[in-house]
Amino acid sequence: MTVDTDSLRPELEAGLAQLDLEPALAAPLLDYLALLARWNATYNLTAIRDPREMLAKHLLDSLAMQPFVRGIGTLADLGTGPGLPGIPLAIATPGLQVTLVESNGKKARFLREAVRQLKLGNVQVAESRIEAFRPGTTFDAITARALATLPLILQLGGHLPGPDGRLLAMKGVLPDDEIAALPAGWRVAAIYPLRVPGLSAERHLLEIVRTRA
Ligand SMILES: C[S@@+](CC[C@H](N)C(=O)[O-])C[C@H]1O[C@@H](n2cnc3c(N)ncnc32)[C@H](O)[C@@H]1O
Repeated sequence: MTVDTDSLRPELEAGLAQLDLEPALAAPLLDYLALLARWNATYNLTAIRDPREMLAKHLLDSLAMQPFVRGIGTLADLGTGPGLPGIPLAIATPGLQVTLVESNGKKARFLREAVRQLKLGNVQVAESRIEAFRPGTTFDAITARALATLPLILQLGGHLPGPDGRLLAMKGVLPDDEIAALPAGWRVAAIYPLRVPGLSAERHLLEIVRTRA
């Protein structure tokens, strides 16, 4: 099965322009979208099945946090599912090394295939549970979208950022209860409202850092 995503190019280019991203990114992003839509028909990688809906809710939503990873060297995307937000961020940020952490075997298989077919030289796939992932190095930042509460994300993956590392968490409405329940040793450094082209829902990026002793 082939999925024609070419008709989505104008909408994607308009969204990229709103996010101050290069229109040339549309081609590799549409290749990823086509691959995701094709595999999704068989492997059920995401509940969103319509490529047009995927464009706003997956691609542009992921890319809305791209300004926050521009200066970063290494990022681990925890519970990445089919590569969200990690793959769009890696495509839009060639200097960023992205590690996709996912325990589900069929999703990990899709991720390896996406890296191979899309020639994503700055992406590594770790088929692992987050809490068991011991890469032997730390990351400048971890991120997670639609994975868990903030306390649980830090419980699972708090060992992965380095001493100056951070959690860049994508959330909808501000989760005040989750913020109040952050584990000891972590604090919210900043909260940024995100604007996602084509979506009216509230979105936020929370920057969570280690507290100093
Ligand atoms: C709701 S999906 C979100 C996927 C993606 N981040 C997104 O925004 O569409 C959560 C993903 O996290 C994975 N996951 C949940 N707990 C995990 C764990 N402890 N270790 C690794 N992956 C996990 C699941 O297999 C699933 O693919």
